[in-house]
Amino acid sequence: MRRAHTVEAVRAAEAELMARLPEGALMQRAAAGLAVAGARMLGRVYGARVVLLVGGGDNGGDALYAGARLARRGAAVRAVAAGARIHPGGLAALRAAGGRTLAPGEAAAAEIAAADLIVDGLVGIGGRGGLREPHAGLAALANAAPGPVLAVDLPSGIDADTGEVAGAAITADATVCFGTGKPGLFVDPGAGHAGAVHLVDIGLGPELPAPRLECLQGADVAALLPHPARESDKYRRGVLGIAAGSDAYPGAAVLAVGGALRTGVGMVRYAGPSGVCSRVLDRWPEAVVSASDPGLRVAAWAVGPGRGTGEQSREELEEVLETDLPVLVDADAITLLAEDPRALQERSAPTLLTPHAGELARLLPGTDRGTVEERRLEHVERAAEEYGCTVLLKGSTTVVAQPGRPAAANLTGTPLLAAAGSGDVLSGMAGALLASGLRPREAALAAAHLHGLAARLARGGAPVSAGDLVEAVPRAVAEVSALADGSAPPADRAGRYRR
Ligand SMILES: NC(=O)C1=CN([C@@H]2O[C@H](COP(=O)(O)OP(=O)(O)OC[C@H]3O[C@@H](n4cnc5c(N)ncnc54)[C@H](O)[C@@H]3O)[C@@H](O)[C@H]2O)[C@@H](O)CC1
Ligand SMILES: [K+]
Repeated sequence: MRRAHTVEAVRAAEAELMARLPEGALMQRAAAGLAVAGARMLGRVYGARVVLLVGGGDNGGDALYAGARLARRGAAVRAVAAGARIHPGGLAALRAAGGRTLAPGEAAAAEIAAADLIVDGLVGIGGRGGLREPHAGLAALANAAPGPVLAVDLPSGIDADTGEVAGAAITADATVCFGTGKPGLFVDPGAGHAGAVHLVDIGLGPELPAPRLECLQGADVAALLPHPARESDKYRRGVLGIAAGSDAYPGAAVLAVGGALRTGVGMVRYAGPSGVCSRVLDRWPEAVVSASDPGLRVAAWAVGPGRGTGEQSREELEEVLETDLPVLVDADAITLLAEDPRALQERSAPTLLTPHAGELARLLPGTDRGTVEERRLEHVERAAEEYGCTVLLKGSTTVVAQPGRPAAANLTGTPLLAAAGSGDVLSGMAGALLASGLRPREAALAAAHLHGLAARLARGGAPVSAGDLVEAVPRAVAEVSALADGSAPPADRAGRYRR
């Protein structure tokens, strides 16, 4: 599990820890970890050209001390000072190690363009809003340079707590963060600027409160997945009812049923129009189909994809929500709920909503898709609070909120998932896990993880269709399950998760 804390929590924990340690000890720990990461990115340190972008705060101090360490190993280190005053101790250390400083300007631009490594120490958790000058100009030069960029604690210009990017910002190849993750490193748009995120332990752990954000990794998901036991039968493994698809959109039914079956569930009962039933049966003879009937004996329902927003769909949704079974509400059913949320307000059984940004905006009057995408965490949490249930917000970063629990972000997401029908598959997958007995938050997170992994595995990184995704789900389940017993991950896994 990766954890992320707010700036406020990090500052408080640092203050506790610093009170017990000699002055400067934390910064030395940070700089040591940073220098190791820089050396790894360089491969060969001796003779390498390293440029430090140094702001006026402690983030710049980290960069300077790390630069001094690299200079002592033979790198030619240049610090570009953004502002008149930079960390005096760090500056002295760099100079003592043979490093030099320059002011922003043509010479600095040429150094940045020629660097083998650029270290972004412009701002860290003390940054507020989009970068001002000269920081913004330096960030643009770094982003345009051919050399890789290593961000100190977080890419300058992204909001540590939210991932919002208000203006100019560094786009890093890797980020070394200190003590704990910052939410903005794992939630887009900030996450898209962070590259591979490495955590350096500076001893903050015992001082930290509950995280602001959690990110499940493969082994965490493996621990959640249900494993059929010897005494299992199809009913005990769970029966998922799926009310998806319509004569206009039969594919949604076929994909949701496929997603559920491939994830693993005792049985899928599909309920829908007879024409769609035969399409489902043609593709998935193992499904049991019948006309729409919320009274079917199932353990959980998944409702909405491709279902339409007509009167019949509304009645069906209300009847399903009246049951005391776990229900996943997606797509058209979310649109119906946004129009009239009463059925949800009266409900106490486990409920999972899986909107994309546009659907979430419908649930939160006064917002729009763009605002939701800029501040995903805030909006998914608002929806979870207002509707009193678990909400999974799909998109460039999938985030999950449940009242009373830390928000969670999925790490396996990939733009490959931006394909028609991919959400229908996710509905089936999360529905299957709900029917297997997982709680909504865990079902949502496990499904999102497997969904992203399936997209990556389906065609080796080439574009995937929703059908490809369904076929790759068992490989994703197998790969994750192999982590459950602590067995070694496949050799190629290390580079697979960028964050
Ligand atoms: N406090 C600690 O114990 C530790 C802190 N560490 C480092 O210290 C950092 C925090 O240091 P600071 O609190 O000094 O803050 P920062 O260094 O993150 O930023 C403060 C500086 O940035 C400027 N600034 C803020 N927003 C700006 C913007 N939009 N455009 C241009 N300039 C802007 C401020 O005027 C100030 O000079 C952490 O991110 C981490 O890198 C590490 O050394 C580990 C230990
Ligand atoms: K930084």
